[in-house]
Amino acid sequence: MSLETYDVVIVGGGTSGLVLANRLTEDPNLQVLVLESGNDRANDQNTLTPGAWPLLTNSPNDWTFQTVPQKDLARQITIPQGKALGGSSAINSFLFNNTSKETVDGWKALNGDQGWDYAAYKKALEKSFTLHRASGEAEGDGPLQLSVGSSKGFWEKAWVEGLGSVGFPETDSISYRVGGANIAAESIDPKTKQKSYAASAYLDPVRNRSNLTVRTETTVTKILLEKSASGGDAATKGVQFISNGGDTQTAEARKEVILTAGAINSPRLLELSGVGGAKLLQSLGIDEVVDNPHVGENLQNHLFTGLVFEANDDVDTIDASFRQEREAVDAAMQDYATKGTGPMSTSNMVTMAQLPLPEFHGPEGQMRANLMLTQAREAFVPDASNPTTPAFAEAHETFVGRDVLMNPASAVGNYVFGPAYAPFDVPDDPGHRAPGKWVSVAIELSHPLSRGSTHITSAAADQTHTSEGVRVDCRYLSHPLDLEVLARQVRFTEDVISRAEPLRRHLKPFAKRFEDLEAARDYVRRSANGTYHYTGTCAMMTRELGGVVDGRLRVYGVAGLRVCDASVLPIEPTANPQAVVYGVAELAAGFIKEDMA
Ligand SMILES: Cc1cc2nc3c(=O)[nH]c(=O)nc-3n(C[C@H](O)[C@H](O)[C@H](O)COP(=O)(O)OP(=O)(O)OC[C@H]3O[C@@H](n4cnc5c(N)ncnc54)[C@H](O)[C@@H]3O)c2cc1C
Repeated sequence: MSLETYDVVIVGGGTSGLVLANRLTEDPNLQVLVLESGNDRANDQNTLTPGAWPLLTNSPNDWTFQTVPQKDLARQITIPQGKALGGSSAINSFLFNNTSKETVDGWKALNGDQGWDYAAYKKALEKSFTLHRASGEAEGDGPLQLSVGSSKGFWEKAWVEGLGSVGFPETDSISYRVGGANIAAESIDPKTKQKSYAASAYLDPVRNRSNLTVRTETTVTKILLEKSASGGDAATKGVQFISNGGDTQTAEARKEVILTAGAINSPRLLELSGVGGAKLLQSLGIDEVVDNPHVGENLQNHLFTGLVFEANDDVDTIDASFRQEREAVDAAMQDYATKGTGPMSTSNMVTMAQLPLPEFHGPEGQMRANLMLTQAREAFVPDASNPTTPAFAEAHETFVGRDVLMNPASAVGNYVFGPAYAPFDVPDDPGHRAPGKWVSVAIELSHPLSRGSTHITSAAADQTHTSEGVRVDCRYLSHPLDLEVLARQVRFTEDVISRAEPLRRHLKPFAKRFEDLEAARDYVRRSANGTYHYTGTCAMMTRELGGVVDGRLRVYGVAGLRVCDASVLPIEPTANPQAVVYGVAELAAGFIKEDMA
């Protein structure tokens, strides 16, 4: 067992971990160690080529967790999480959207008002990127390179003008005014046409700093904590890890250990180290350091479904390349190699919208929403083993009811349009492709109320580099409001598409399938699936509400230990979360430096 000593040990060289590594080592007096379970993909073409991102899930660069069978969806759902330098930013589909101001205000209220106002968050977010507009103009000078296309292409124009024609004018995905369609930014460097992600943006420029040590293929198995003899906070001593399957080693942290292992692995490491529900720890023979049953609870994720519409024969879609037809694939590769354009140069999901549900606005709409909320509340059957505090459950419902559903300036759903068939109605076969030409609209529930959990099932250190030894239950649709809202979003989407011009005229005539709400509910139950936006499992809330970390991301009951990653977000962001994760890490880097000065 060798012993190394650093000021700060960062556990997980992922999205948040590398932001912190970069910012903390700006101070030459801080010696920082980053330990990352995965390997370095800096020269891997599948990592760097934007359109290749689907090849990265279910690969050695993915932890590939699974949920337990989901009662209300009658199946298991896979949970990809990046396992590489850059973490999930190394395998994600790189859409970059801000969240609503209401969400950040919601976090602030839940953490007792500790410095999380929207202006501070937005300033931190803006520090993370340089945005390259289609016009060639660049805004900002942050490390992450973002490209945003124009709304002038055939389908982009059809989507943006189509939504405009039914009352949702175009917005900007970064400034994030809710209401209409937008062309989302992607973390792609316009100069190289390659993916810009935490490793290339935040690590590569500082790899040579003498105060930064990064170890890959190194899995932390435990945080070393020491209980206080006087009953005060425990102390953090360092971490225990296994490198390349070798012997167990330790590293000592003079100042802090910061967990940035992601929404499943951060709570897992807390529990393995004795911070968790006493009953669980006892059952696994783990010495209890802090009894906090909220560790690993409050797991949230955007549930989604979607609709497909058949396109006219005389328009172009990218179905052939999605079906992997030889000629189309060759053309896509050629376009990317020679011009940096075509389906390989993008996620193919940039045509987006974050939309309210107008049926809940105005006095009558609000009455409808209130009635639906009351009915859902009455029908909600809490899981007896779920420790959610009544105060947080109520605050969460109030946020979704008052700040989201009834607020015309807030988004109920995140929508992604694409000119190809997506297999929403065959969720068990994501590779399924239909013949012909199609457009698809993915429909995400922005702010779910269903809260799941992730907990360890074993104390065995030799499982920590795998997906074994952890039980993830998202409890999708366990809160009845989620089904009600998502079913209404399905109806709303079909109605919007049936009226949106010029989009509508590029589609074959279709009969509405979801005028009957029960048909929409049934469709949601059959087709809904999880996105890859896991949050909430080490929630930043007051201890009374059921928090795991405070507003400065310090773990309750332990000195010198923080969590800073997607797991601290107590309420799910409105749309794709990576922008928020970068913004939160930038904000945290500022106050962590202050606290350590
Ligand atoms: C397939 C996919 C597609 C996505 N698409 C989008 C998108 O288009 N837009 C968007 O905004 N968001 C997207 N997301 C979500 C977004 O990427 C994540 O929310 C975000 O990157 C999470 O950052 P994080 O810092 O919390 O964790 P991560 O970036 O996942 O970092 C955690 C790191 O910790 C490491 N680690 C874990 N346990 C240990 C251990 N015990 N020891 C050492 N290291 C450990 C992991 O290997 C990983 O590198 C997607 C996610 C996935 C998986």
